[in-house]
Amino acid sequence: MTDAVRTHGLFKRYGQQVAVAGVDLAVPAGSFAGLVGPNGAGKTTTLGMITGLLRPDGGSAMIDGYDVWRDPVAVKARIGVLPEGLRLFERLSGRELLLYNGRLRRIPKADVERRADELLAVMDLTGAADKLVVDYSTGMRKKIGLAAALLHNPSVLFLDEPFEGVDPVSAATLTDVLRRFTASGATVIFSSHVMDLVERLCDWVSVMSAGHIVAQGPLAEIRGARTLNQAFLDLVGRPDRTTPTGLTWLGANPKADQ
Ligand SMILES: Nc1ncnc2c1ncn2[C@@H]1O[C@H](COP(=O)(O)OP(=O)(O)OP(=O)(O)O)[C@@H](O)[C@H]1O
Repeated sequence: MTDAVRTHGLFKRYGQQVAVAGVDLAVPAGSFAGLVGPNGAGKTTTLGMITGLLRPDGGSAMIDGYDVWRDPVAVKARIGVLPEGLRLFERLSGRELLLYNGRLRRIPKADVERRADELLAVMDLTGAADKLVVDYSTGMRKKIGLAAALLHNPSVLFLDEPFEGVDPVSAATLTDVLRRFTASGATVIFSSHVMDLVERLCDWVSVMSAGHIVAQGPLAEIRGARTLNQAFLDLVGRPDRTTPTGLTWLGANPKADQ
């Protein structure tokens, strides 16, 4: 099977801190893939290096067989990105944002207008199409960001925490769009802390911990007979919580005011 994404020894440090310690990520084409890991595991840093937003200190990243850092134009034509802490052009309306993105991607004007209208409708944003992005809610921002990332019909879509701050109705809309996208043979890679969601959506999982990939493969294989949440806790090693330490002052306690 062809890999949509393949990295070899991807490495990044910030001063003394090694954020990504030699990551070999592999995601087969057509997957709905989840990148999971505890806080600080290196997911955002890894996604940044794979999408050309952050220069690696070592290693390589390939998308559809193209090297991200040697052939950036070919790669950027093939990917869509919804980054963490998404920065949008706040003073454009949702529709203007999509039209502007389409112009940047050199999509013919008539096609951009048609695609923008369809994406706004699917994302349930038609009524807010002429409102400035600065006035959008968190969920609306995620949806317009996803619409902008899909406009040029990428073959691989990267999403950093796409469901964070999104209500269940909008989450269902995002899910439908992403499912349709992967059903057509495209690839989605998203980072998340919500194991239930990853278990429900993904057919491929990569688990990161402390800058390394600690497990990677088809969801059923990683999960085994456990829930994904239990597999995650087993893989990343939950600290022993059986012996209570500290926090003796917390909670209803007669000595609380001392
Ligand atoms: N710009 C930066 N400067 C210094 N250290 C950084 C920077 N960005 C990330 N790091 C460090 O690199 C490590 C990996 O961070 P990263 O944001 O990639 O993790 P993450 O898995 O995405 O975490 P989370 O799930 O909390 O979003 C962390 O220890 C973090 O403190």
